[in-house]
Amino acid sequence: MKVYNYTGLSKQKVQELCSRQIEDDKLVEERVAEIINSVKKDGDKALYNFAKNFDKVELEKLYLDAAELKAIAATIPVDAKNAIDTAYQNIKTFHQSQYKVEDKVETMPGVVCWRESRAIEKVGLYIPGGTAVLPSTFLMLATPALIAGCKEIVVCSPPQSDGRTNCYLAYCAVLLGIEKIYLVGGAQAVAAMAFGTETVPQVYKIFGPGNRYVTTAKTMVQNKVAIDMPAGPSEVLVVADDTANPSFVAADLLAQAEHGIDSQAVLVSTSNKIISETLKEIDIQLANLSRREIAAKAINNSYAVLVDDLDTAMEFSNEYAPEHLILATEKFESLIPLIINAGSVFLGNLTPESVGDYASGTNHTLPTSGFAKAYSGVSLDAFVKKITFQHLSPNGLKNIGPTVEVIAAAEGLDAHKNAVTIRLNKVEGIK
Ligand SMILES: NC(=O)c1ccc[n+]([C@@H]2O[C@H](COP(=O)([O-])OP(=O)(O)OC[C@H]3O[C@@H](n4cnc5c(N)ncnc54)[C@H](O)[C@@H]3O)[C@@H](O)[C@H]2O)c1
Ligand SMILES: N[C@H](CO)Cc1c[nH]c[nH+]1
Ligand SMILES: [Zn+2]
Repeated sequence: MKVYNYTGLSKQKVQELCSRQIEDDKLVEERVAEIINSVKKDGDKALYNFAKNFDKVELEKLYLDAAELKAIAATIPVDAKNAIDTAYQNIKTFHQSQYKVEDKVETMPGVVCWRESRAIEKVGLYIPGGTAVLPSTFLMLATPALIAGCKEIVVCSPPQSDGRTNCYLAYCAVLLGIEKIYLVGGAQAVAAMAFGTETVPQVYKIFGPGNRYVTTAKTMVQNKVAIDMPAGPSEVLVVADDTANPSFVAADLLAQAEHGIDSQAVLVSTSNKIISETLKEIDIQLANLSRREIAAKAINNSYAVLVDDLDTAMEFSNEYAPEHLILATEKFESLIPLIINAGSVFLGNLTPESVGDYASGTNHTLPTSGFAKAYSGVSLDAFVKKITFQHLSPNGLKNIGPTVEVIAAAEGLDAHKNAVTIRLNKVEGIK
């Protein structure tokens, strides 16, 4: 991991450090465009072929049904079942709290406006399963979809080498009442949900994280379907001062690094000592990780920045706009107002990022690659549309009518004006 001194960095270098561009981005885009076209053209046939090429499995059918899922789920170890149940309860509690009925507002006498939420009828959930199968993502996506009341929930995840899915994902399906998992991964899953195939239903909005292929596909199908956000390779930025614990910081950096070689783990610290001790700790802890080669590569592509003070650390963090921001300092309270761009924030030295990944209740599907500057993570809101309503009483029409008539005339739109005038004449005639 390279160490930079912020004082010596040009503006351009800071921007470069904050950009997540990878050399072969263009190649990935070309490959994904081919995959999408192939699914559009050949439907299920393309999905079988991609399963063979990418997932190394010859599928007999493209999904597991309720009975198959139930049989696989029955093999889950009891401690895993209990942990998933607990995580599910916390995620459900937090997302249920996001349900709010908005007040009706009288903008002028007799003019009433309000918003109501309606669930998106058909949603597609992508559950990663390439290098690691993520049942936690299943909980994170399906729980708010169910609370919102989405009628059709299509779930895609790459097939495992036996042409099935694992007991954890199957158990989540049973727990959540999801009756099918489509064994489709990668960009082809996104294309299948965007355009539909003989087997995979077309949806209105696609949710879920994934690798570069999945994320690129999501951004490419946006003229056909809505997407939650670009939620690509995981990343974390840790702000640490001399009250931080280097072992904890190293553990948090490695936790995101082990997701994939293109993950980023950034340390921004006011203390040279914390940086050097964290780097030593990373080496020690790496040795015990089963995914040490992946994590080591990601750490190698990551960096640390030495800053003069916590204000500068927050400035850098806002420019980077991390998916996960950890404030590894006892002074975290005073930093909260300085946060402008971040997906999800972990406060103090005893709050590991992993709790948000699994079980605190917050959603782990979060914007990456700097998109936290503009996008929020997945929440209940992402599964609904907010429809606005308005109603005029006769008095309301009289109050607002002239304003609309004048603006419509200014725009030269006579029919707009007339839609008001014709009613005003009637209302005034009644009186
Ligand atoms: N941002 C978030 O909210 C968030 C949350 C969880 C996970 N993640 C990220 O999700 C990612 C999961 O990645 P993964 O790879 O383990 O699983 P994945 O399910 O995203 O991707 C696996 C699929 O990628 C496709 N693929 C692999 N190599 C390919 C190639 N050369 N060409 C075309 N397609 C190819 C295959 O179809 C395979 O089934 C990680 O990067 C992780 O950091 C992000
Ligand atoms: N850290 C990931 C989001 O970037 C979510 C996750 C799932 N499982 C473990 N971690
Ligand atoms: Zn994680």
